[in-house]
Amino acid sequence: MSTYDLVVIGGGSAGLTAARTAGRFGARTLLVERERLGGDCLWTGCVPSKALLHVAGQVQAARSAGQYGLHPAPGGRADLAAAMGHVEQAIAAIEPHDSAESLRPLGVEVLHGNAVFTSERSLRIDGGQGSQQVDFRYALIATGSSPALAPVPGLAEAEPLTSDTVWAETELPERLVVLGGGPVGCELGQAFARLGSQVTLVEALDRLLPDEEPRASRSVRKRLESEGVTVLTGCRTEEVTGGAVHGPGGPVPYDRLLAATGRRAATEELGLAAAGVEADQHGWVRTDDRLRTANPRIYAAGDVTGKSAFTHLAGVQGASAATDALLGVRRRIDYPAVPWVTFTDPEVARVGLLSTAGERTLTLDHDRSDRAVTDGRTDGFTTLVLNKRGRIAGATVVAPRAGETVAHLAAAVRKGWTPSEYARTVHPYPTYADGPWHAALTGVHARLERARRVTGALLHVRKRMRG
Ligand SMILES: Cc1cc2nc3c(=O)[nH]c(=O)nc-3n(C[C@H](O)[C@H](O)[C@H](O)COP(=O)(O)OP(=O)(O)OC[C@H]3O[C@@H](n4cnc5c(N)ncnc54)[C@H](O)[C@@H]3O)c2cc1C
Ligand SMILES: NC(=O)c1ccc[n+]([C@@H]2O[C@H](COP(=O)([O-])OP(=O)(O)OC[C@H]3O[C@@H](n4cnc5c(N)ncnc54)[C@H](O)[C@@H]3O)[C@@H](O)[C@H]2O)c1
Repeated sequence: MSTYDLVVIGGGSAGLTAARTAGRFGARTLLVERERLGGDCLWTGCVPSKALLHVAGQVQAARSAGQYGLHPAPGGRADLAAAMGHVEQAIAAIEPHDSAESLRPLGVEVLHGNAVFTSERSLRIDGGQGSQQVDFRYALIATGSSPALAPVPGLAEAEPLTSDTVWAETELPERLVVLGGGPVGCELGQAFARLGSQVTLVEALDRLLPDEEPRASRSVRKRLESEGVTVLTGCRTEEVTGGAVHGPGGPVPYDRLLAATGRRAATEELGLAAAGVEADQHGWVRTDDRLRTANPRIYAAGDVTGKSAFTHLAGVQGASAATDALLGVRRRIDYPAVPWVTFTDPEVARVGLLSTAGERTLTLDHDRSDRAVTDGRTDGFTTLVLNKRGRIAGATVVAPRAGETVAHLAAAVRKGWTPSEYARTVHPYPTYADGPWHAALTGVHARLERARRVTGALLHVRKRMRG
């Protein structure tokens, strides 16, 4: 049995990118996956949720066609089985890109089975064809995370749906209660409401999307409520019993219950102790700034580190860890410049600091965005957050397709551009992407205002010289 240069455990976003990177280097690489290549993102996360949100958006648009004279405007409830058909098609179209066949040309071997460390340089793979021992020079833990049920009496016994299981549903529930107003709860809550369920969204803290700008939370809440969602905030669920969720404000009965109360690391039964790898009290693998665990031969990337909860960051971490291990080349990840998006309508896109952490902000309300006006979507806003040195250190965009807009802002945060440096790039009109441009230009205009004496003097001199 020869030794692999790199063994990657877990074939999700982090593991697949790490394996591809190692394969491109010409390293002898093995990827071990116990379920399906593609991981959470492909099967139960990003892809199905965005596909369902797309269908729900189409249904919602059709419902509002009456206001433009299309009579009778469609009403009623959508067919969940048909909606899930679109979800399945999206998964099926993307799945080949994550398959073992796609890795073969890069020289990556794939083994199906459950990996367990047996020492600091070896692991055992328990699969359909028995057990197999494997030695490695380096290993990468990329085992991800899974839904965590809040410790609420009766919740586990109620067998709620989670983001792992909801995709098998084919009957639209009449009354759906969603526990948790984070990204999963808000995205899926809005999708089911648009399809025709009566949705109640229950959040323990005092606002939805508590990690985002308070104004973003208010915008999303307003939109959800205008679409018929009942939003209960400051409502920590105390018990689930008798087909109802109990907490402050009385029982909320449901036909189906969806728990979206966070994630836990997939590190149980991985044999971390045998490998000298440490995890914190919640199970997240401890890593240094190079993603090395307590055993410097073993790296970790993606959700399992507790430092990433996004596919794009999981991939970047996977590539970075593989490069560090195999080539000894450090690829620093600029965490404060990593953007993310909650794909509700309106989308909430964010990078870097919140306004509460910044020195100064530049905000464009979207009643001043011509694209928002033409779309009838002036409920959004763009806020740029400046640090002490007047450089863009954060931004939030709330709008349809805000996720497309935030990419250029991520470049601004990474490069530490001032608003006038940002404004030098001409943005196309009319787009939501010109929102940050106009917000930056308000900063430029304010500077011009302050320099009015200088510009006035220059104007005067030029007039005298040239007539
Ligand atoms: C509903 C939902 C929507 C989301 N939407 C977005 C989004 O729009 N954008 C975004 O950026 N992120 C989104 N995310 C988050 C994103 O899905 C995750 O951050 C990402 O998939 C994590 O990738 P990973 O490689 O770390 O882990 P995973 O994708 O979970 O992969 C881990 C893999 O390891 C395997 N594994 C575990 N243990 C073992 C073992 N012992 N042996 C062998 N294999 C093992 C698992 O089977 C799994 O395939 C969403 C998540 C959810 C739940
Ligand atoms: N678009 C995206 O990029 C995207 C989409 C979905 C999920 N994700 C990622 O997946 C991860 C999981 O998302 P999530 O929304 O499940 O988790 P989360 O931790 O972000 O949100 C869970 C919410 O549940 C609430 N909660 C906890 N216990 C409760 C109780 N007993 N009663 C009522 N509310 C309770 C919490 O206060 C919190 O707001 C996140 O890290 C997220 O970033 C990303």
